[in-house]
Amino acid sequence: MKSKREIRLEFKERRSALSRKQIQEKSIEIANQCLKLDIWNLQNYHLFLSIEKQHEIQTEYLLQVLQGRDKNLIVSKGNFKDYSLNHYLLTDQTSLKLNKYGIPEPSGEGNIQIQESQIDVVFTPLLAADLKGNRVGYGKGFYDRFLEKCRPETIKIGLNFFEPLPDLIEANENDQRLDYLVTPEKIFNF
Ligand SMILES: Nc1nc2c(c(=O)[nH]1)N(C=O)[C@@H](CNc1ccc(C(=O)N[C@@H](CCC(=O)O)C(=O)O)cc1)CN2
Ligand SMILES: Nc1ncnc2c1ncn2[C@@H]1O[C@H](COP(=O)(O)OP(=O)(O)OP(=O)(O)O)[C@@H](O)[C@H]1O
Repeated sequence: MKSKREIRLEFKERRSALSRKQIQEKSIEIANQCLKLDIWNLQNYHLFLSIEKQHEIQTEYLLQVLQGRDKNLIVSKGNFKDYSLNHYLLTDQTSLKLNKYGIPEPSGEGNIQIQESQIDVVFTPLLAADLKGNRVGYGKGFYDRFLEKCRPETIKIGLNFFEPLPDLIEANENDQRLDYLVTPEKIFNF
């Protein structure tokens, strides 16, 4: 079994080998794959905003799909002292600012805060997933803490450029499993 550390290194390298053009094409394919999911009768969708320098999936295409369907969009602001996230409605009024890790986050006053219990679907960032829906992120546990506060029926969807690892990822008691992994070619249902 590979350690989470080894998996992180391997997938960071695989991501950094992708060109801007590949990232864009694959991100569009991922947004198109998401259209096939049976999730479109809900209201409140949480989306991560991409860290470009880390070669993450560009979520702007999925964002356009969600906006086109008049869904409520929710984005987070991270607290890097306790690795928690606060969630806010994304509206025309929301100004976004890059934090020191390159994550676009809502800034300023007047943002409408949303509770985890209100969220119907969460699109999660990750470095790698396995065939059981375990995920590995950057290793601060932000999403494990967030997802455990959601309702049990909240749909958790990982997005990745790469297919799941055939070997299981070492999971601990805090790890929250995904319901789906969407890749440019395929949807995995766990
Ligand atoms: N777009 C996006 N937003 C997200 C996440 C994510 O993975 N992607 N997170 C998911 O949990 C949380 C942020 N998690 C983070 C955890 C660690 C570091 C960090 O230590 N960055 C360092 C080194 C990066 C590295 O190479 O590992 C840096 O930028 O200097 C940044 C973000 C919340 N928001
Ligand atoms: N619900 C939780 N409560 C307290 N600590 C937690 C919780 N979830 C995770 N942690 C801690 O956070 C740290 C990182 O967890 P892990 O390695 O699973 O992160 P990850 O899933 O890769 O990262 P991320 O969720 O940020 O994408 C671990 O030390 C873990 O014990």
